Formats: sequence, C-alpha cells, structure tokens
Amino acid sequence: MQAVSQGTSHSNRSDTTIVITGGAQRVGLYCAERLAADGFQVLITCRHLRDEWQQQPLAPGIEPMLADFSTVEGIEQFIDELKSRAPRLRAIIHNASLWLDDSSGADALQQMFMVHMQAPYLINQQCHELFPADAPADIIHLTDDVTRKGSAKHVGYCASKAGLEALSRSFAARLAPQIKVNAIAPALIMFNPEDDADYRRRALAKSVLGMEPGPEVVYQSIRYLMDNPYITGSCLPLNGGRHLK
Ligand SMILES: NC(=O)C1=CN([C@@H]2O[C@H](COP(=O)(O)OP(=O)(O)OC[C@H]3O[C@@H](n4cnc5c(N)ncnc54)[C@H](OP(=O)(O)O)[C@@H]3O)[C@@H](O)[C@H]2O)C=CC1
Ligand SMILES: Nc1nc2c(c(=O)[nH]1)N=C([C@H](O)[C@@H](O)CO)CN2
Repeated sequence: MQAVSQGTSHSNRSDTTIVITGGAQRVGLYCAERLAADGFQVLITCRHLRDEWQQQPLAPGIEPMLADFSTVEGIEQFIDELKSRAPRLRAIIHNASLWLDDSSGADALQQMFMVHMQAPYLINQQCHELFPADAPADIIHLTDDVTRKGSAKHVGYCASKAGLEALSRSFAARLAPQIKVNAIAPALIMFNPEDDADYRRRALAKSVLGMEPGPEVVYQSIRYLMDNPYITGSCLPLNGGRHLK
C-alpha cells in the first residue's frame, strides 16, 4: 500500500504560511518560534505591537499582523488584510483567547464569545479558500479541558470554549476532505506571573501527572495534527490526566 506523506519538505515549507492568532506571547509565540524554525512562514496576530521587538526582534520567518477580534468589523478587517496578502496557507491556529472569570463584568461572556467563537467562525468561513487545493491543510482550535466538567468560576469562559469545540467539529465536516479541522483541549500548560504559590499548588494537584508542562506540549500536539493525514473532527486532550482524578 502506498505510504501517505503529509509532511512538507523543509525546502517548500518556506512558501507556505501558518497563521497563529494571539501569537505575540506565551503559548502562541512559542509555537510561532518552533514552526518558523521548522521552515514555515508564520503570521501572528496581536492587538498591539510589542516595544521589546525593537531590542529583541521576532525570530526570522515570523511577521506580526494587527488584529482585534472584539468586534465583527475588526475580524473582517483582519480577513480583508489576510486575503490581500494572498498567502499560500498551510494552517490556521486559533489560539487567541481571553480568560475572564465571572466577576469580570456584564460583557465578559460577550467578549469571550467574540474571540473564541465569532472570530474562528468568520475566519474559517471566509479564509478557507486561501489554502491551496493540492497540499496538506489544517485548521486547529485551542479549546480547554475544562469543557469536560464545566467551571464554577469561569462559566462564561467554559461555555465559549465548549462552543468553539462544537464549531471545530462542524467545520471538520464542512471542509473535508481538503482541510483537516481539529481542536486541542489543554488543561494547565503554563502559569501566569500573578499566580501565587497556593494557586499553583492547587492547580498542579488537579492532574495525576501534577506538572506545568510548558508550551512545548502544545507545539508537539500541533505538529502531530499537521503531520497526520487521517485525523479530523477530533479534540486532543492535553490535560496531564485530569480526567482520572
Ligand atoms: N496557559 C494555559 O495554561 C492554558 C491555555 N489554554 C488555551 O491555550 C491558548 C494559549 O494560552 P495562553 O498563551 O495562556 O493565552 P493568553 O492568555 O496569553 O492569550 C493569547 C492571546 O490572545 C490574544 N487576544 C485576547 N483577546 C483578543 C482580542 N479581542 N482580539 C485579538 N486577540 C486577542 C492576546 O493577544 P494580544 O494581547 O497580543 O492582542 C493574547 O496574547 C488559549 O486559547 C488558551 O485559552 C487552555 C488551557 C490552559
Ligand atoms: N487565554 C487563556 N486561557 C487560559 C489560561 C490563560 O492563561 N490564558 N490559563 C488557564 C489555566 O492554566 C488553567 O488551565 C489552570 O489553572 C486556562 N485558560
């Protein structure tokens, strides 16, 4: 039986682009750096350019695009600019996210709906034609393991991430067989600087592996999905065994 090759050789990766939304920091920036090192062109979106890029420029192959997904107009502006650049897309990674708890104001759910659902919905609908017909193509959504059980303190966040998970499965059905569409559902990946010792201890205790893995495990999951030709409509649990507790 003929082996199916999905991986693009290093040489022709340089003419294909991976979009990572919210890629100017933390998980998104780490994955952008690893994918650029793999030879891809990477477009990261951000709401503001970072001052530190003057002294510490982004790695070669990474280019920032300004985008604010808090309004439909902002999402459409991003889509128009992306189309005007007419990249040969290899992947779109919907990483942008707001992690607001339920005391963050009356419009918190609406804000998270815009970033977690409205933006991926419009971008997937209007940008799928930027993927070349004859080459591997992936859309990957970053959801959250918390959708398994719900969250007493992040009701709105959890609901919007659950909606993103359903949106991912629907686009998998709509865009097959040309584009594979999957989700990655992380639990704790990396703490925020403001997380105190007690919070960190409690968060680590929620999984049987009890670790803060860092963003490499998200990059590994992205590469697994990109390189495997037979996975679509899935949601990859990346949770240290939280479901076993
Ligand atoms: N960190 C973790 O432990 C976990 C992370 N996840 C998920 O993994 C992904 C990456 O996590 P992490 O790196 O911590 O994410 P961050 O909290 O650092 O947010 C990522 C980016 O989202 C962007 N963003 C927020 N609101 C908007 C908006 N209105 N328009 C455009 N961009 C916006 C921000 O970009 P900017 O400010 O530059 O515009 C920010 O840099 C997220 O989807 C997250 O929900 C899930 C579970 C655990
Ligand atoms: N957009 C974000 N989403 C999430 C974050 C984050 O920092 N930004 N962090 C978490 C937590 O790590 C949680 O999984 C464990 O405490 C969840 N989502």
